[in-house]
Amino acid sequence: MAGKHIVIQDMEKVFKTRSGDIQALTKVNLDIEASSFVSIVGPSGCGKSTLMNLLAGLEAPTGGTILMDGEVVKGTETGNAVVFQKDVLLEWRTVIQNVILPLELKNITWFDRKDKKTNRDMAMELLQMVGLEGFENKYPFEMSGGMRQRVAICRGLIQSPTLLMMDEPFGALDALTREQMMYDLLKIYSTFKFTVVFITHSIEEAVFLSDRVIVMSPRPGSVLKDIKIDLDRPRGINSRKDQRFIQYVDEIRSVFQSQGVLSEV
Ligand SMILES: Nc1ncnc2c1ncn2[C@@H]1O[C@H](COP(=O)(O)OP(=O)(O)OP(=O)(O)O)[C@@H](O)[C@H]1O
Repeated sequence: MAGKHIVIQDMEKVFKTRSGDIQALTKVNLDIEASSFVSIVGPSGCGKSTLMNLLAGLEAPTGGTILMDGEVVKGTETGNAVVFQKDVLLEWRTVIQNVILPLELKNITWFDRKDKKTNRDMAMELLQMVGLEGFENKYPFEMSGGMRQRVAICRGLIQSPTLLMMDEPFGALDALTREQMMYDLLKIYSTFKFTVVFITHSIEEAVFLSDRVIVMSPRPGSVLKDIKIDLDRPRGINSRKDQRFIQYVDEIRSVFQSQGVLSEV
């Protein structure tokens, strides 16, 4: 299954508030190739989450357009899955019931599927893939932060997305779990080959995962730098030792320094 091709043209977003207008994004132009992995990094408040909400059709731009496979985005679309920093699992449903939820909401059953797999079979396959086999009947409160986020990812994947959008998905996790989640995500990406738009504060995470890293300016956010990451796949622990990995991280850090976003005391 191929991923979505996204074209963002002169996109603007202004929020009207009681204390005046807030220009969150200005003149954002991006062409995201189908099935590529693109990360967006930028200082706090530069409009990353706003950009994702616009892509997901949860908000409308106040200027410009977003095209997905040539069609203007007018609202939420099938084929899009979103994973947030907070996993927003339903505490009263078991793990497997949480994963199946999007299919239930859309009334999708085995009958609608060519391979006639049940929703439960689909969920079990995904849970197995992320190492959660045996936990399907647990409740979210019985799981660690990393496990919960894996469940949230499975809940996204069960919709067979062609675009997976992730907003700081590992931001609340400890460093080791976060690193493991990156390896897991790359495995998932190589299996499904959908388009991924990944928002993060971590320069290393962005370089490690992506085909391209988009560096955004401070608010109003726009594309400051678009860096192609030329590192071989599959990537693993050793990729971080690659001289090019270190150079990309340095390059992005320098962009932030030049913007005054990072400075030494
Ligand atoms: N619904 C809203 N109403 C008014 N202003 C908003 C709204 N949503 C976001 N903003 C403002 O738009 C700007 C961009 O916010 P956004 O959350 O997209 O930034 P961000 O880059 O994701 O930040 P962070 O990295 O801290 O999560 C901020 O100044 C924020 O206060």
